[in-house]
Amino acid sequence: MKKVNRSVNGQHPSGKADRGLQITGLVATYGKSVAVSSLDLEIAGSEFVTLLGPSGCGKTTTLRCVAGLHTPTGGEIRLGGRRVYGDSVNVPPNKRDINMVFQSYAVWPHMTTLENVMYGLRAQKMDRAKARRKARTMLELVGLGDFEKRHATDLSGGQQQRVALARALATEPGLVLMDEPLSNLDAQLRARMRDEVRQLQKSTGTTVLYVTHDQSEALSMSDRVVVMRQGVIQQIGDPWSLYHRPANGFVANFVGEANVARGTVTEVGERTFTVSLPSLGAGTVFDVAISASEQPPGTGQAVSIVFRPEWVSVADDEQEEAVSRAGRNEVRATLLSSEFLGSHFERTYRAGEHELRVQAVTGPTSLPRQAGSEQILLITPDNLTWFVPESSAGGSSTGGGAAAEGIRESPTVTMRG
Ligand SMILES: Nc1ncnc2c1ncn2[C@@H]1O[C@H](COP(=O)(O)OP(=O)(O)OP(=O)(O)O)[C@@H](O)[C@H]1O
Repeated sequence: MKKVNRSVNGQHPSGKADRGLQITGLVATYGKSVAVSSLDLEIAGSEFVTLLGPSGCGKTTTLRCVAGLHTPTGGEIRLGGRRVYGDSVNVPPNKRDINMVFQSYAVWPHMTTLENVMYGLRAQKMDRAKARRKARTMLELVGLGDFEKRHATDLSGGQQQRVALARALATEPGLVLMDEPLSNLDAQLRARMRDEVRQLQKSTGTTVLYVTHDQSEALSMSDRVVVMRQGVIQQIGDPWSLYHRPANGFVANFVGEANVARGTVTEVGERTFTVSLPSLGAGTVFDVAISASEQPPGTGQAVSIVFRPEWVSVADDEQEEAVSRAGRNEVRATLLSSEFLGSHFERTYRAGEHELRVQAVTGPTSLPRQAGSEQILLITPDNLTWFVPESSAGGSSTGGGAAAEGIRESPTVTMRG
């Protein structure tokens, strides 16, 4: 395989654009139906970026366009600074300096493990002895040093996928595309392989574009995650930002579980703003912390408030009297159901117009709560995040520090203790 000229035009903010991928205005269609709509994405060299989204949102199509296996309708793709698609250029797949790892292991059955890994190196005209050494090093890296003489199909699913990984990384391509590579493995092995793939990627410095619909996989493996819906990017951010600062209701609910309630800002202070949330019950008022990195909303602005099930605590009997005097950051709720899962209860409450999900951690002396009982849920200002709901995004002069719906890049996040 011919080596790619790595000189660069467009610079990535990290300064590593010469080894990365730049996708600009990518549009992909099947007949009249649009699978990917005006997608912009920049990946730095050695970065691990994941496309995450529900089935049919356009993840695989994006990957196939980058690989050269599907011809886009518009846009530009640059790899290592070199245009591989766009402006009448359409470099064929085998000349793009890209390797792929698929869900199906796709190892060559007639070859041994070692031959599988050597294949790409030999195709690059590397001499046999050097290719063998390199392939052995890669097999060691994926923990298959003792299996080099085995036929690849005489290996377990997890081992075959390790061969596929070693083969994809051995030639040191500019980019490795991985399409749900772990989804055929059982749950335990999948969890272990997440870590192995990530370590392998880091140790080799490979640039990876990964596809999954599994949010835990995306959060645990990636430097950055791109959340997609119906061919459109909803948010790009590091895993922490996506979870703690979702840009809209879709991201809040696709990346983890979320309670989302809409309200109106009544007051803006230096460290907190106050929001009235009558849909959670008459008189419900939350103070919401303003993090250093965000611009607060304006008074009178509509905002959607987000809180995760594990950010809520349930007042015990002693607390109840005190909190009901305070009146803020509390929700009066009726317990609908409670499921004991060992480490915690998964509970559903009714509060005003909402059904709220709550994870309640308990101890040996906790008393079980009965369905139908009234309780007070507490959510501290630090455990609330927000976004500008779609219907009011753009209509406000103040904008949102938490990304407004439709805004794609996550702001830098200040970790809240
Ligand atoms: N060969 C094809 N012909 C026609 N439509 C297609 C084809 N491949 C994909 N599509 C459509 O394009 C859209 C995006 O599909 P794509 O496979 O990219 O989604 P995905 O996010 O990878 O989904 P999954 O997680 O199920 O693999 C879907 O609506 C799908 O039905």
